Amino acid sequence: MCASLSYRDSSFIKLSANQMNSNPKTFNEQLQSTWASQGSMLCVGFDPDPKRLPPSLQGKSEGIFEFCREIADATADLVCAFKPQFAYFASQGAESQLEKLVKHLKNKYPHIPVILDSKRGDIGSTAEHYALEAFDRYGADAVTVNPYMGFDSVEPYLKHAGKGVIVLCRTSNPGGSDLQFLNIAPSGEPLYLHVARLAAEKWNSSGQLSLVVGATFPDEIAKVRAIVGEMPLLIPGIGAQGGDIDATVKAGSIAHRPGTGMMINSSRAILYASSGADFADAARAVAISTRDALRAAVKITD
Ligand SMILES: O=C(O)c1cc(=O)[nH]c(=O)n1[C@@H]1O[C@H](COP(=O)(O)O)[C@@H](O)[C@H]1O
Repeated sequence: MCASLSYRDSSFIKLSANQMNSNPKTFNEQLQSTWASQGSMLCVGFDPDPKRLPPSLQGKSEGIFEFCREIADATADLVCAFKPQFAYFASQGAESQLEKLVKHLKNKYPHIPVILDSKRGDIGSTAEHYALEAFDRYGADAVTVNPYMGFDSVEPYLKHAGKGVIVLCRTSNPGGSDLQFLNIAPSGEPLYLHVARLAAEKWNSSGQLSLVVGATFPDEIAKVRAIVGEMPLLIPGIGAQGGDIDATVKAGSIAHRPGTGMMINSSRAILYASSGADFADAARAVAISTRDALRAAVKITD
C-alpha cells in the first residue's frame, strides 16, 4: 500500500472489491490466493476479552463487534486469513455479534478466508450440527476440529464441499504433551504424528484438511511438515505465547513454494497492542511488524 493511502480511505476498500472478482471458491484456493496476493502468512485472531476492550467500547451493546471490526479494517491488507475464536463471543452471549463480524468480513473482504475456531469434537450425528453451526449459521470458510474422537467425528465437516477442516495435531499449549507426545503401538511414534499420518494418508481424499501445530514446538512442526507434504498448517503460538518466528517459518516451509503453506496466527499481541483510543492503529502497527518478520524469515529460509 502506498504511504499516502490509509486503510480508512475509500480507495483502499475498492482494492478489496476488485479482488472480490477473482474470489476463488474453496478454502484452500482462497488461501493459495491470499498467500500470493497479500504476500502474507499472518492470520489475525479475534479473541475479544471484554475486560481488555478500550474504555469507549466496554459495556457498549455491540462493543465486541465494533472492536473486532475496527481491528479487521485496520489489518485486512496484511493477512492471509482471519480467525474469530468462538468462546470469546459465546461466553458473553455475543453470538449475534460473531454472526455480524463474519458477515462484515465476507462482505468487505470476500477474498480473505475466515476460520471459525471452535475446536469441536463429538459423535457424527452431533458433529453434523457443529458443521452446520460453523458453515451455515456463521458462514465460516473453515473450522477447527478436535480429531481425538476419531474419523467419524471429523467426517461430517468434510461433507461441506470446499470448506476447510483444520484438525488439531500438536497444540501450542504445554499440556498438549500430556497426550499428544505419548508413544503409541504398534509404530511407537507419538500420537500427534499418528494424527498427521492419518490426516495425510487416509482422511484427506477431498483435500479439505489442514492441521494445527503450535509455534511453540518448531521441531514438531518440521516433523509434521515432513509427513503431510503441502497440506496447510494453522500455527498459533507466536506473539503472546512466545513462539519463535524464524524457527516456525523454517520448520513449516514448503521447500519449493516459499511464503505459502502456513497460517501463522497472532491474537492478543495484535488485539491489545494499545488499550486506548488508538487501539486499531496500534494493532495495525504490530500486524505490519509481524507480517514483515514472517516475510524476513521466509527470505532467510529460502
Ligand atoms: O486452534 C487454535 O487456533 C489454537 C490451537 C492451539 O494449539 N493453540 C492456540 O493458541 N490456538 C488458538 O490460537 C489463539 C492464540 O492466541 P494468542 O496466544 O493470543 O496469539 C487462541 O484463540 C487459541 O485458542
